Amino acid sequence: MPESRAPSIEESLNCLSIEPDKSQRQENLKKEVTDLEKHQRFIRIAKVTSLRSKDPNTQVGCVIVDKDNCIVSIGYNGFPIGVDDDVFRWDKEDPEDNKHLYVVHAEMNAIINKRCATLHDCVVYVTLFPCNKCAQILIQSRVKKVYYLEDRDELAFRSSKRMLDHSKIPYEQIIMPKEKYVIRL
Ligand SMILES: Nc1ccn([C@H]2C[C@H](O)[C@@H](COP(=O)(O)O)O2)c(=O)n1
Repeated sequence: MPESRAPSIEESLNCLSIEPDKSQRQENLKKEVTDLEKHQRFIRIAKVTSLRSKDPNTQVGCVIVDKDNCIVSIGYNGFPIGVDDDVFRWDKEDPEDNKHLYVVHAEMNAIINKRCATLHDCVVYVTLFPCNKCAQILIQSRVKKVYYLEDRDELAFRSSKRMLDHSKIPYEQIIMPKEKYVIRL
């Protein structure tokens, strides 16, 4: 019978298999980085889309992506077809005649423009957090998650968050690296 003795600390540490944990952690980290890069890519597309908006104050862009990461729709805030900017003004001072009475939000346009039967399980990328009205329609469309760039502390946005929370639709702010957009025509 070999003499039994307590293992040394080194031997005990060698027995502790910490490698799989470490490589698992590295794998998770790698996935987080590639996921973030993917979200930043779609937010960038939403940002470029927003540049088409004629709203002089706030341009918003929205991109909807399916489970295979294919873009199924895009939209930006604008007046409805035929509602002429020369007649309908982008001002917001006059309570009887202001842009908020006419403008179709980026998310609404993206939902209307979709090139697929349903938005179930699709993911939304938007440059400004969805307002309460857009949240209602996004919830009804059964989207899976909302990624956004900017937020506002206003009732329309707070009530939107309340509804999304209750409907268990997660939302996440995407922090972008500092970058400058240069568009050469
Ligand atoms: N999630 C959102 C929020 C707002 N919009 C649009 C509606 C207006 O055109 C503009 C906000 O104008 P502001 O109050 O900043 O003068 O953004 C949207 O499309 N989607």
